[in-house]
Amino acid sequence: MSLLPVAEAQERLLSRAKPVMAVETVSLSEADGRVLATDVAARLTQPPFNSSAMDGYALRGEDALQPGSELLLIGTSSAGHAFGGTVGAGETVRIFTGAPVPEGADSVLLQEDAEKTESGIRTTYAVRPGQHVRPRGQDFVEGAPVLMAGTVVDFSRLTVAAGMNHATLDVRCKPLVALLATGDELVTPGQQPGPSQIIASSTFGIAALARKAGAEVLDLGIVADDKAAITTAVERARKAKADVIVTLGGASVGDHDLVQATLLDAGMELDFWRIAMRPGKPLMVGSFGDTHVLGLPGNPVSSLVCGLLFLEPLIRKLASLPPVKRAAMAEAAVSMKANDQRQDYVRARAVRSPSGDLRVEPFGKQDSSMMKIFAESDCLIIRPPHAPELAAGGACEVMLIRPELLV
Ligand SMILES: Nc1nc2c(c(=O)[nH]1)N[C@H]1C(S)=C(S)[C@@H](COP(=O)(O)OP(=O)(O)OC[C@H]3O[C@@H](n4cnc5c(N)ncnc54)[C@H](O)[C@@H]3O)O[C@H]1N2
Ligand code: MOO
Repeated sequence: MSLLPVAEAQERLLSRAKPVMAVETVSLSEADGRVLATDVAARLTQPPFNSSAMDGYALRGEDALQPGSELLLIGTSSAGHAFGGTVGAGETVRIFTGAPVPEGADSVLLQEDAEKTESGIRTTYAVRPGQHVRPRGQDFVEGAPVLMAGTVVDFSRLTVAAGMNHATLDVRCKPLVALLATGDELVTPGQQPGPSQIIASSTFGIAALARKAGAEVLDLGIVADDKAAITTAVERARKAKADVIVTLGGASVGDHDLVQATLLDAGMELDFWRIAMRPGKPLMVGSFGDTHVLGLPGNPVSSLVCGLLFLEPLIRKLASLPPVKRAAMAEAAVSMKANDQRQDYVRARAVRSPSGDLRVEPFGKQDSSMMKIFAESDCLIIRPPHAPELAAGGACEVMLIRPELLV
């Protein structure tokens, strides 16, 4: 079987992905990062009354066009306690920020621009009629749609949603990703591994990546290299209506690599298997109807690189979220040898120079089992198939592992 180019594999996977349309109602405290399922209209008008933007004196602007105007103080309006009367000619009301501007008044004089007199105040500054008054409905008006369906809720959108008097929001359900790690050798972290056992580590990285991308994760734990055990786990995933089933390990060609054969027996339709990439060659993609299946290779770095290239974009599309921008151009700190037919994702450190250029330096060892080097890496240098030797200082494309730290 020939190896599929990475871009074609990504395109084939994503072209089949349909956004999850189911809706759930969540409280505001759970809504950050979620995608609105419906337009959200204001349930009230804000501000609900003409309100003062400053601490000072409410008055008729025409009464104080010139400094030195004398006004009679007739009452107070503070936030939560309106003045019930009307401000007449030559009168003023003490007012505080956020308080309703009383009937009759149309302007607010800053308290710094007033001197107290026996009966009220004398202005020390010319008033511009209408100044420091926030008109009713300046922010939003009851019934008007303010946030549109498809908007990703964040801190500012949460604030306006709360301000519009919504205690809950209707959002798209998160795609459900069921995760199972296969391998007789695997034990969970915290256990004492036997002589031929290792810790199932990549489960945690893939689960974190999936959650950060916007998915709910159903961790089905460790499954033995056994067809019946794998079948049972996959049945659990399908019963839970997983949108994506992710298997870890057992994707290659060894006698114990049973994942693909087991899934095919269970009715999976195979889309493709084996990609022209390093690491991650044995990646398998298939489906049970609308349920996507991603068979990730067992080597931790291979599974995480495949997670960044395939799982994250798939989840983002299913969740109606924009793709994460990881692509950047950089300068290679050292020369890199010519590449073979597999697109290489080379673990590297990246440093942003004061002028803004990104300088990347590959690690000497690139074994796909080495978690520590991957954890120390800031980016993957992308070496396209058959790329010629790259001289030190040459331009290369990179994929940022933590784009938010290298902006
Ligand atoms: N004859 C060939 N052998 C291999 C090929 C090939 O084309 N021909 N491909 C190699 C490549 S590339 C990779 S990558 C690996 C991936 O193989 P599998 O997906 O079958 O992975 P396993 O054999 O199950 O495991 C590989 C390695 O990773 C460890 N592992 C497995 N699961 C986990 C986990 N959840 N957390 C941490 N580590 C895990 C496992 O113990 C093995 O050491 O195949 C090559 N072989
Ligand atoms: O491609 Mo495997 O993923 O080299 O380690």
